[in-house]
Amino acid sequence: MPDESTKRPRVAVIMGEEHWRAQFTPELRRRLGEAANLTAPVQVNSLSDPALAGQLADIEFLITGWGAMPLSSDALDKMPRLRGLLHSAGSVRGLVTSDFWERGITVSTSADLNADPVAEFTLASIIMAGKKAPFLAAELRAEAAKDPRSAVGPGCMGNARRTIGIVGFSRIGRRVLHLVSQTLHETTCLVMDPFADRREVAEAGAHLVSMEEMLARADILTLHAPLLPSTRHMIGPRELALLSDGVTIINTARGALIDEEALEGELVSGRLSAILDVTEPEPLPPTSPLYGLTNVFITPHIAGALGTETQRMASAALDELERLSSDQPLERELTRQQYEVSA
Ligand SMILES: NC(=O)c1ccc[n+]([C@@H]2O[C@H](COP(=O)([O-])OP(=O)(O)OC[C@H]3O[C@@H](n4cnc5c(N)ncnc54)[C@H](O)[C@@H]3O)[C@@H](O)[C@H]2O)c1
Ligand SMILES: O=C(O)[C@H](O)COP(=O)(O)O
Repeated sequence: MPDESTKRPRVAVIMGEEHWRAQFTPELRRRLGEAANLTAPVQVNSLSDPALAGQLADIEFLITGWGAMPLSSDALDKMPRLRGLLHSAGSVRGLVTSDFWERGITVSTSADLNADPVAEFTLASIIMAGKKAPFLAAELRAEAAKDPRSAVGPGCMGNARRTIGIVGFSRIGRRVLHLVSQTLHETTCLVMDPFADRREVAEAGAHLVSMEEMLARADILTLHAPLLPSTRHMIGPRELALLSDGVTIINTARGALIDEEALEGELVSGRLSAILDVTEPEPLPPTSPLYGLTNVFITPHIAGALGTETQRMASAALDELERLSSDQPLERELTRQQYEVSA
C-alpha cells in the first residue's frame, strides 16, 4: 500500500535553526507534517546542504525564513518540480532573484504580518515624540537635580492637532496611517509616495503631497519607504533644512534612506530630534556622537516581529502551503512587479 505521505507535496524548510525553533511551535510543526511530505532533515539553512543533495529533484515547495542562504540558479536547476516559495518572514530581497518569476515559481511572503509590529512601534514612537518623552527622560538622567519642566525645549508638544508626515504608502506606512487616524485627535496625515494613488490615500484619511510640502508642514516625519537605489539618501541636507525647528524624525525603515552625515549635523545642533530604530551604518560606531545626545533615542532594530510576534508569520506561510496544495488562490503572493518597488 502506498505511503499516504507521498501524496502530499514534497517540502523543504530553508532557514536558520534558531528561527525554525522559535517560529515553528510544536503545533505548527504538526500542521506542517500533515500538509507536507517533508525532506529529512526537515530544516537546513542552505539548499546546498549535502543532506538535501539526493532530495532536491522532488521538492515542490520551499518554506523559507530568516537565516536562509541565498537561493542560487544552480540550486533551482536541480529542482525542476519547484512550484512555490513561501517566506515565513518579511523581505525576500537577498534571498530570491528575478529567476523565480522567470521560471514561473510562485513567491509568497508574510511581510504583512511583519508590518504590524513596526506600525505599532511607530505609533508608540509618534505618541512618545509628541510628549518628547524619550528626550526629556534622557535630560532627566543627565541632570537629575533639575526641575523636569525646565527641560521642555522648542518644538511641538502634545499629540492633538499635529501634522504627521508619512514617507511611503507601503504596507507599514498604510498601517501607521490607520493607527494614527484611529488613535490621535484632530491629526492631519500627509503621505509622500510617487507610486500611491491620490484617491486611495484620501480614502485612507490622508493627503498625498510632494516631499517639499510634507517637509514644510510636518511636526513629526516618519519613514516607511523601501531602500532602493532610487530612495537611498532621499532625505538629504536639502530635505532636512526644509523641516521646521523641533521636528522629530522617526526612522523604522532603513538607515540609508537618510544622509547620515547631514542628519548628524542637525541632531548635534539640537535643531531636530530623532527616534531611530535603524541607522547607517548599523550599529553606529561606538564613537558616534548620537549616543550622547538627549534629543536622540536609538533602539537596536527591534521594531519588526520579535519573539511571540514571529509565530504568526510561520502560521501564515503554512496557510499558504495549504492553499497551494488544494489549488486555492494565495493571499500573500508577491508579484514580480511588486517586488521591483518592495522592501
Ligand atoms: N525596523 C524593522 O524592524 C523593519 C521591519 C520590517 C520592515 N522594515 C522596513 O520598513 C520599510 C517599509 O517596509 P514595507 O514592508 O512597508 O515596504 P513595502 O514593500 O510595502 O514598500 C513598497 C512600497 O513603498 C512605496 N515606495 C516605493 N518607492 C518609494 C519612494 N521613492 N518614496 C516613497 N514611497 C515609495 C510604494 O508604495 C511601494 O509599493 C522598509 O524600508 C523595510 O525595509 C523595517
Ligand atoms: O528590518 C526588517 O526588515 C526586519 O526586522 C527583518 O525583516 P525582513 O524579513 O523584512 O528582513
